[in-house]
Amino acid sequence: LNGTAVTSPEANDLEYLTPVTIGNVTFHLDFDTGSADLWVYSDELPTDEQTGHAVYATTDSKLLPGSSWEILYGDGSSAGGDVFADTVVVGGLTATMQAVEAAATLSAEFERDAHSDGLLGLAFSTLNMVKPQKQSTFFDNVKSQLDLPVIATSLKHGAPGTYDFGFIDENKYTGPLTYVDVDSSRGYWTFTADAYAFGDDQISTSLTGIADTGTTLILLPSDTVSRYYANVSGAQDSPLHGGYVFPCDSKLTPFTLVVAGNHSVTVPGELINYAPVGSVSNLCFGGIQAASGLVDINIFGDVFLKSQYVVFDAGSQGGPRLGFANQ
Ligand SMILES: N[C@H]1[C@H](O)[C@@H](Sc2ccccc2)[C@@H]2OC[C@H]1O2
Repeated sequence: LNGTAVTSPEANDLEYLTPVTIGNVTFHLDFDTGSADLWVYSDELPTDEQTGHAVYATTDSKLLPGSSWEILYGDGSSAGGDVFADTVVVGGLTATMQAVEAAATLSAEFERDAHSDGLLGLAFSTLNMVKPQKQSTFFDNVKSQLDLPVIATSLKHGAPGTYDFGFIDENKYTGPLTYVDVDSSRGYWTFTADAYAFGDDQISTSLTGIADTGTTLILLPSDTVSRYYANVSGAQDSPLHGGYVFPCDSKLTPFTLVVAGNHSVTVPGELINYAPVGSVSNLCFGGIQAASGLVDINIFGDVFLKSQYVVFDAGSQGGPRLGFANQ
């Protein structure tokens, strides 16, 4: 059995939300290949933090005795609470004894997130934060039902896309799928590009980072980012806006990763014009920004993933790997 779930972008493609049914309640969760916990807003939160969200009724649920979770994300946000076992359905696929992590505390970033009802982690289960015993991700729990141990993402700019589980949909991409090995030793979908380019400016340095559906932008080393925006007239690193901005009518340089020898994976410039900074100025915020101090790895987030149909292959032909094809 395979499955497909539709995922829809919030404003400015800030995050993509996907319906998940837990018990008999449907939650809209942020699928996150950069973490490995499935957590939801719950009745253990302060009432005002529950407002506007689907809420997990812990009092009707099967507690995992003695288990708790606490997670700190790359953007400094955090959440924590206790753990239940429940039936979780995504895109027609069912995990009957899925660890559902009920949020009892949320940091300000989540309190401000009016739309997401929680996260569904799709990184490797070694990254799960439940103590005393790590729990399996939804993907690991349904993997045995799937034709192939794969998740394939089709995230789009300003339009619904899909998460395919167990199969690769040839109708969703053009040209070949290019695969690159994944190093899952830190629990992320980590891969290395042998080189990269900003338009015609070829840079023969390798670039290692993670494919992360839960990060909005592309986050790279600060000197690399300043080199990118040197090509964009009028671009400036603005403390006021928290990163590089430029005139919205700028023609942005494409960003290309060279993987698996000589295959180019290119993000068109249009996708790197992330969004206007506000309604009055004609400045736009860049889709490539510097990774903050907290993050010690490059992150290929949604701005990157939107250009590709991406196959997160947990081992259909040996080790874990990522497949990229234009969409
Ligand atoms: N993998 C990512 C994760 O999904 C988000 S968690 C999140 C926080 C606030 C609002 C929405 C989501 C956070 O930013 C980067 C990294 O950590």
